[in-house]
Amino acid sequence: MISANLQEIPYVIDKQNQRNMGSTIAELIFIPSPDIGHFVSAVEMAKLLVNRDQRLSITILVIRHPGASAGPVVTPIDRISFVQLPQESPSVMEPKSPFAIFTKFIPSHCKHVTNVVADMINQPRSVPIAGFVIDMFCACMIDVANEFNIPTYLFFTSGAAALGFKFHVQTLSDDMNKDVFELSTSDTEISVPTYVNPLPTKHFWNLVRSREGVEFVLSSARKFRGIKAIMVNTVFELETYAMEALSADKTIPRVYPVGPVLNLNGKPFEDDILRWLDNQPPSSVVFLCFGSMGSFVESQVKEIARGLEQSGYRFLWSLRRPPPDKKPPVPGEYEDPSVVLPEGFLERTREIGKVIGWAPQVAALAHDAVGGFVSHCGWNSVLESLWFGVPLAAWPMYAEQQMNAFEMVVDLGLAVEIKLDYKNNIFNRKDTTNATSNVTAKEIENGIRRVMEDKEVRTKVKETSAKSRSAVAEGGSSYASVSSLIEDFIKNVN
Ligand SMILES: O=c1ccn([C@@H]2O[C@H](COP(=O)(O)OP(=O)(O)O[C@H]3O[C@H](CO)[C@@H](O)[C@H](O)[C@H]3O)[C@@H](O)[C@H]2O)c(=O)[nH]1
Repeated sequence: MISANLQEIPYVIDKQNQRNMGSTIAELIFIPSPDIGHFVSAVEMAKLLVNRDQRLSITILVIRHPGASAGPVVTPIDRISFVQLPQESPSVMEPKSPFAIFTKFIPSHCKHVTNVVADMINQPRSVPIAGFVIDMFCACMIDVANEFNIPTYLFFTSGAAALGFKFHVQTLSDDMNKDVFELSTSDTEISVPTYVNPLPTKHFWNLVRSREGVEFVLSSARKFRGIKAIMVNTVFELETYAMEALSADKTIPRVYPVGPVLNLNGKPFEDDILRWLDNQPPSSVVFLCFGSMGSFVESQVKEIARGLEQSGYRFLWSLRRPPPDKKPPVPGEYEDPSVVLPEGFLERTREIGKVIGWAPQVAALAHDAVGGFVSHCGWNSVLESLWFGVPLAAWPMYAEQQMNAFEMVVDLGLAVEIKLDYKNNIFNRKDTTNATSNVTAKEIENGIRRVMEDKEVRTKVKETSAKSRSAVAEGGSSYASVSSLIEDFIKNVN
């Protein structure tokens, strides 16, 4: 099995920092957060920019994840260099809180960013810095950019609707005097400008389900209102409603939809998985995969297995081992998955199913045999699924995934539901549905049948796939948006 975790992000730090600078006239400093779903997306965005315009070069500042034993592995890319920031000790996160990585660990890197940028500026023949491009969890870096009079851009790795939620939460608190924490723990629904339908509070981003998390969201959103612009990994034609709501609010910086920004190369495909998929009929396999951090307790694993067997569908299942208690929430691989599966499951399903560890997700979604995708609705997974025209069955777990699932199922009709309000919060066990409220085999079976059989959703997803591809092609909406964004960068140094 291919194993993948945070220290194996597929890039290599360019130690020599050697780059062909060519005719570069503007440098961008990217600061992604150290999570694969954010980091990979930011690197792909950086590649997109330098490939589109010879005048740009980019330095990506790498914050090593506190749970990683080594830095990410990255391959050098022309006009992009990677600078690994000195590693801060995870002890800066004491006393332990689920949000300490955002509120303590990432901010503890600000001083290193200041040093690197000061060094860059002092180099003879240095290229003028046109902007900081920061991740949603790196709002603290805006102060560093301001010290150097450098404009800040946010690269938002989730969708436009979720971005609007963050701003709306701040409006509720600051302008309407609402207690967002109380709201998030009440059982009601509210109208959020970037969602077509009222959003049930039980689907709120898990960040706002604690007072500390609410404070973090509020302070980030306040800072984001004052930055130069926001790049969102979305397609205007996919999230038209949300994009229009964002542009209608003049207190929000200009928003550039630049997606889908995807890493379509991924890791090499394992031969036996490919061979197995090659031998399955077109659109016959349901693929199950729950992102970089997704794993389930044993009782839930057994329900999934029963649901799969009852559905009778062929399946490719990425099954990962939950992390031990008190360890960073990074799942591992089972030596022998049969220890958590119902007795005889692997033998009974040998002809129709395959249980794997870390999945070659992009290659699986690209394969003809895959006809449906049971997903946690991490935004990259949503965009990848839509790119390949594979309908989703939404089974969100934590972060903003319940909101993504709600948008896909209820607002856009691009997915079916497995369970929209399921919670399995790896960062905060208190915010987790307990074992007695596992999603049942019957619910899973029903979701699988719907995702494999619902013709209406399938047709809409195929149309969205075509729209995603046109958006990034020359003349498309995202292509045009990236052109304007580049002009915006260049103006900063002219
Ligand atoms: O077995 C696996 C699991 C994941 N992936 C890839 O890893 C990425 C996972 O990204 P995503 O689907 O966005 O999930 P997370 O890793 O959970 O992403 C985090 O970051 C996202 C972007 O901000 C948020 O939407 C999520 O809620 C948050 O958990 C995707 O490109 C997948 O193709 C694999 O290739 N194989």
